[in-house]
Amino acid sequence: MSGIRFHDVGCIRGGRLLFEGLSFALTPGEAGLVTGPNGVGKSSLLRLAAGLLEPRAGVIARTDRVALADENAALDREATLGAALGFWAGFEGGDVARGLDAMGLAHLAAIPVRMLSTGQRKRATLARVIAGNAPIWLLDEPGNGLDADSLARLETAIAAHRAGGGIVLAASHQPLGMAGAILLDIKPFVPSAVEGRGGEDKPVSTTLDTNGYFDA
Ligand SMILES: Nc1ncnc2c1ncn2[C@@H]1O[C@H](COP(=O)(O)OP(=O)(O)OP(=O)(O)O)[C@@H](O)[C@H]1O
Repeated sequence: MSGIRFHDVGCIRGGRLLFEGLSFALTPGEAGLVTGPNGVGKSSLLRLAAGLLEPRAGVIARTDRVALADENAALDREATLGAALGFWAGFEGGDVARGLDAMGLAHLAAIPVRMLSTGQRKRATLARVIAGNAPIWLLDEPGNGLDADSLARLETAIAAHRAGGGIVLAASHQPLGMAGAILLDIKPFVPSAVEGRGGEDKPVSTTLDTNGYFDA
């Protein structure tokens, strides 16, 4: 299978079981939307997908390169925006202008990254992913801090990426237009509450609702 696949994946962070038995697959052109309350493990899921965390159990298979956009811009603050994006595009065989244009940042290319506003920095982070050539985009709360125009630009870029055979896995609290996306809704679940026991220092596990791609 081309793309990314989670099979029976479990994740523990800080000694807490966040989720287990998570299975889904995204093939070229597909998208997944991760939802759930604060702290349930959405960012952790994306970091697993990026290979930055090891799963507690299960298998994560990727056949393509990934690019992660999270709260870390991963852009040189002292460089101009154009140069900072060029660093990534340079070794990924990407296209800085594509990223700048997609997120409406061309007029800021000569501005140092440290001078960008919060929303502009978020757009720059997304431009880094768009400018690169990674087939799999991992977007953690990509709409945070974006105005309506920037959100529309992001949705257009996602659609174009998918139309070209790209894959998008995004975690978002706010609505994000991704037609036909697989829903990965992570729900916290406390076993002791269900079993009538309480007070034990037990790991909190999680149930996951998906639209057919979760088989645990
Ligand atoms: N580096 C870490 N070490 C230990 N525990 C961590 C670490 N990072 C996150 N956690 C814990 O893992 C749990 C899940 O965090 P995560 O950031 O994945 O949640 P989230 O669903 O993305 O939350 P939010 O909606 O607030 O962004 C939280 O309880 C958090 O405290």
